[in-house]
Amino acid sequence: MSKFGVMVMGPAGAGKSTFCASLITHLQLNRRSCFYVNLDPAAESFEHTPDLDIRELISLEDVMEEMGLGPNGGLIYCFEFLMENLDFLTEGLDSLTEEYLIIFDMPGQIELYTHVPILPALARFLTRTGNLDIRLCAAYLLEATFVVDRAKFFSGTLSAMSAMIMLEVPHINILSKMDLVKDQVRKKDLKRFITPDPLLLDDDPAEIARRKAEGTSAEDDILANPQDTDAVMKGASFRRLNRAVAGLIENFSMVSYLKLDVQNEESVGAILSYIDDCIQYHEAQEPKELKDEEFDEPEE
Ligand SMILES: Nc1nc2c(ncn2[C@@H]2O[C@H](COP(=O)(O)OP(=O)(O)OP(=O)(O)O)[C@@H](O)[C@H]2O)c(=O)[nH]1
Ligand SMILES: [Mg+2]
Repeated sequence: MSKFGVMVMGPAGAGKSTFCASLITHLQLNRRSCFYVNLDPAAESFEHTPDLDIRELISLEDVMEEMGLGPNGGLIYCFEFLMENLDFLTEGLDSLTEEYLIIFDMPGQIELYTHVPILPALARFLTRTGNLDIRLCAAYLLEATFVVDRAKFFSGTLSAMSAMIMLEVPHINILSKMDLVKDQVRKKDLKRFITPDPLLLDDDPAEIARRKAEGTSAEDDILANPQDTDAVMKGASFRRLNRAVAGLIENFSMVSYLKLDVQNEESVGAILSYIDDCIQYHEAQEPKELKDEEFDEPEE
């Protein structure tokens, strides 16, 4: 019997826990079973009480106090401790049937998704090496408001790609906090980012023409306006690096984004359908027998 799960990941404050909460509310409204696992040892409060909580095993506060570690080192220690005590997960999840969607709420430290090999080991345990046999999908959240800024967009896309390559499980990327992108100009701009356009990294032809007419260079633009992060990516010295990064994203052509507005039931439902498809949730469900009372005709 397979189990089904989604691991909600992404940088600090991207809206992971908020998304988990609205996903749980949506599942409950649609009479689906879910099981909420908090894997953030520093989490403080939740809209829905977790069914399994890493803080019952180890809390970041205790680790920082007893081991003299800072918040990031402490988090890595907590995950290493979890990996040595995987029974905690096996015992907590073993009895779940294929009806359940297991939602893992992950911490936001970017180290976890880029180079520390703990998450790949955890994903392997959940999907293959343990007895749990969870069909797992990763949902990587990035804030839509950040993404409209090109430099942040490419760094976010690279971090999403790094998580995707490391984890080796089906992966969806989500732009969260869409409600904050109200401005029409930014909304229009956002379209180019949903399916990343590598040309975004190249200089705008109009800008090149303007600089030619003015006899200035991209570096002059940066010096004149150091706050403009778009310009930081455009200096001649960056051009080869930019092209290489754009080529990398294009060659993988695997990063595209779904839009999430947690206030909007339909938007949450649409993302759930993607998750269901990724893990083939519906294919595994047994036809359900309706309970007797559901057969009863309503009384006239
Ligand atoms: N406007 C708006 N705010 C949001 C949305 N999602 C989350 N937030 C706010 O963003 C902040 C961070 O949200 P969380 O859900 O705690 O983010 P997180 O990714 O779980 O954060 P960490 O676990 O600390 O990494 C909170 O103040 C939320 O209220 C959204 O869709 N729209
Ligand atoms: Mg959180």
